[in-house]
Amino acid sequence: MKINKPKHDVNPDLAKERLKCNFNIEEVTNIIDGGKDKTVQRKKIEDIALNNGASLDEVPEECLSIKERYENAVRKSCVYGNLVRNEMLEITGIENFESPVLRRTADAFFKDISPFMLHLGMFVPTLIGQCTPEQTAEWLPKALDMQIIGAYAQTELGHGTFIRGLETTATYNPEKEEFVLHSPTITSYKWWAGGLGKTANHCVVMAQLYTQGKCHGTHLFIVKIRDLDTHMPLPGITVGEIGPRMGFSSADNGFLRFDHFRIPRENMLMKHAKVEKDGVYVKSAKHGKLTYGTMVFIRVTLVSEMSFNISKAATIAIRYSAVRRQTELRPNEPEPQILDYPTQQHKLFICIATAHAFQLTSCWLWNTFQAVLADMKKGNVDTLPELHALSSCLKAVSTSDALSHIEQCRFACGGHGYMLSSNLPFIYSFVAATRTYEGDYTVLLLQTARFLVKASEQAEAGKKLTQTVSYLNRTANADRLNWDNTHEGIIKSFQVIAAGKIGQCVKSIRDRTASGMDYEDAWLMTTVQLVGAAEAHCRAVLLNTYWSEMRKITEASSADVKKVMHQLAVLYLMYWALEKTGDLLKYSSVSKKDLDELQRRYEELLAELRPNAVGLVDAFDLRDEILHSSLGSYDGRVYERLIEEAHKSPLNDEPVNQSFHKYTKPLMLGKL
Ligand SMILES: CCCCCCCCCCCCCCCCCCCCCC(=O)SCCNC(=O)CCNC(=O)[C@H](O)C(C)(C)COP(=O)(O)OP(=O)(O)OC[C@H]1O[C@@H](n2cnc3c(N)ncnc32)[C@H](O)[C@@H]1OP(=O)(O)O
Ligand SMILES: Cc1cc2nc3c(=O)[nH]c(=O)nc-3n(C[C@H](O)[C@H](O)[C@H](O)COP(=O)(O)OP(=O)(O)OC[C@H]3O[C@@H](n4cnc5c(N)ncnc54)[C@H](O)[C@@H]3O)c2cc1C
Repeated sequence: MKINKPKHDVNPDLAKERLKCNFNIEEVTNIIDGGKDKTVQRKKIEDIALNNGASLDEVPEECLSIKERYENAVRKSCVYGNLVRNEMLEITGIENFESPVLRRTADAFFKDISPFMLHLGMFVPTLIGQCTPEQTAEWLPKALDMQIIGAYAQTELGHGTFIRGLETTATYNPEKEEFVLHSPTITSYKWWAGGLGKTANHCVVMAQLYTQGKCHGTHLFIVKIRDLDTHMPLPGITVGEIGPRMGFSSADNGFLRFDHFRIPRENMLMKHAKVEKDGVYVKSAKHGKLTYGTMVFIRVTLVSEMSFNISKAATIAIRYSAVRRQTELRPNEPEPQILDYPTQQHKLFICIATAHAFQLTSCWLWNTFQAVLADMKKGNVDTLPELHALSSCLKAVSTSDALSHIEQCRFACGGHGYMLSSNLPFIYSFVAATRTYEGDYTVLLLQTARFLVKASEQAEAGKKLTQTVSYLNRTANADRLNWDNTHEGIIKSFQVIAAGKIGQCVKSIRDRTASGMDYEDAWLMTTVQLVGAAEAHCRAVLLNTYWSEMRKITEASSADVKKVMHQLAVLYLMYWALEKTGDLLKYSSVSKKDLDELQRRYEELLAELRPNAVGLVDAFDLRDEILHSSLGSYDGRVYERLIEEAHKSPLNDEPVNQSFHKYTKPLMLGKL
């Protein structure tokens, strides 16, 4: 594989690590990309970005003011957007406008985030999923060609989670064949939508639909909010930016208020329901929640997004750990590379394994999603509840795990990991938002729990369950599993833990209702357990999927690649078994001796993976221009880069800052 040649000599420790690697890195890269041809395609697209000015910021983004950051991000988004529409989509195919390759390439332009991300990320998918064919023909080409720029305005100041509680109204007027959009209260301000504040001229709006005096619940509308020529907000629209936040600092998350703002009837997105000219409401959807489709789609894509973010953090932390030496182990011996510490390996190797686990699971989930879409096209919505349950828990757990692993990567880099130039704080704050947006962690696990409780009751009644919960059929009446110290045994024990926890939830709810509580209160009192049960189910799905997909995908691999991929998957199983020893003790016959043995094997596995650590992150094939890290570059020039970055600080532009003469000196002289 052609590695982009570093401009400088590679740090000797890092160079030695690469010599130790005993598997074919390119083969693993191909596996991650989904095939050799996909790797070639990705590199071609990355070349387009890198040859067209990506990564060329004279002043680092973080040293700019809020306005400058935004303006710089818009400038780069336009360069990038133009490349996407003119060159990149030709390679991926226009139907793959959300390809992970485009997402990954965007990082070569933006350390933080593009204000246009939600245009491609949510506006376009909503048009695809929610429009009639006529509406698609009207809006989609303009959106893909970026003649219009959109946002997704659902969340309000008062409600994010509870969509049914949204307050924005869309009231139909049959005389004028128009909807009147209105924000009746302060809490009905649209709030948070990415790109809405300053960038977008259109947005999709979720509002309560009123026609013929009746509310029909939330529906989606496409709304032009700014003049296309002057970009001024249209009369009846108040729009702006919500202010600085933890991350997302180069984007313009927005607020929006409607004052009796009129839109044509045709701007209601009518694939699943419509309002006739005379105001009659007609619902065509076979499932009540199809207007939530974009959210399901994004939850599905976020699992792969998490894999990408963990792989970035792991690459930075592992390369840095090979370069960094710290603490004398024995007198007069060189200080070891910090990567030699098993505690460091414990923090980091699980990140590599998790990136693979999420990547393989995301491909599997994507295929499941496509199969459900195909069913729905044929009018069958029976598979949707399982997809909703699955995408909800996988979104929740993958974002939450990614966040904690990325934080471990930062810890693993000590003080230098705290520097923005390491890129770890950017990755962390970007991923921190994913745990909340597109459905909060707890809320989504409770959605999965609803499905699991029903499934458990069906299993109890002897009904055959669908694939992802079929383990409940086998384990419904099992009390404690006989511990079996094999890989399949560990996976089975996680299924038994999940079944046990779900069963316990069902029992708690029944006990509470039997003692006089109504069902809603009994459910509410059980929610702490329900969240735990849904998480356990998700762990069982992740472990099982990673293990089986890894075996499938490496069937034709070389022996060395097979071995190292197998080691990573075993590490993942063991890591989680050791994390959940309390549950194992509760739901299986595992003994202290078995757990000690598992711990010993885990520690041996860390040592076995150690020589391949750098090779494994090299296999993620993240070019320096995408990684943006002083600590994680391919050449390992960590200290030189930290100094170069320090010199870029605007505070070093002059030897004495004016504040000395203005404030400090008068203080020193007692003249303040
Ligand atoms: C051009 C240059 C480009 C440059 C850039 C280049 C970039 C390159 C490319 C770009 C890459 C992009 C990367 C991604 C970026 C993404 C960023 C995203 C940002 C963030 C966006 C957001 O953040 S956007 C708002 C999301 N906001 C939520 O996420 C609210 C959660 N809140 C709920 O989602 C509902 O509120 C909640 C709880 C379900 C209750 O809903 P509810 O009250 O209506 O329903 P109930 O609870 O009563 O449930 C009643 C029954 O409905 C069932 N059910 C519920 N939902 C269902 C469903 N969806 N499908 C099926 N069934 C469903 C349920 O299971 C029950 O079933 P059953 O009755 O059988 O038990
Ligand atoms: C960076 C970022 C970008 C965003 N972009 C967009 C966008 O483009 N478009 C858009 O429409 N929205 C966007 N959002 C909004 C996002 O979707 C919401 O913030 C998210 O859905 C959570 O809703 P909330 O803020 O109302 O939190 P809340 O629901 O108020 O959550 C607060 C707490 O209450 C708990 N809670 C709430 N309900 C329940 C319940 N039923 N049971 C138990 N606990 C509960 C939660 O677990 C949480 O701990 C964005 C948010 C962020 C942070």
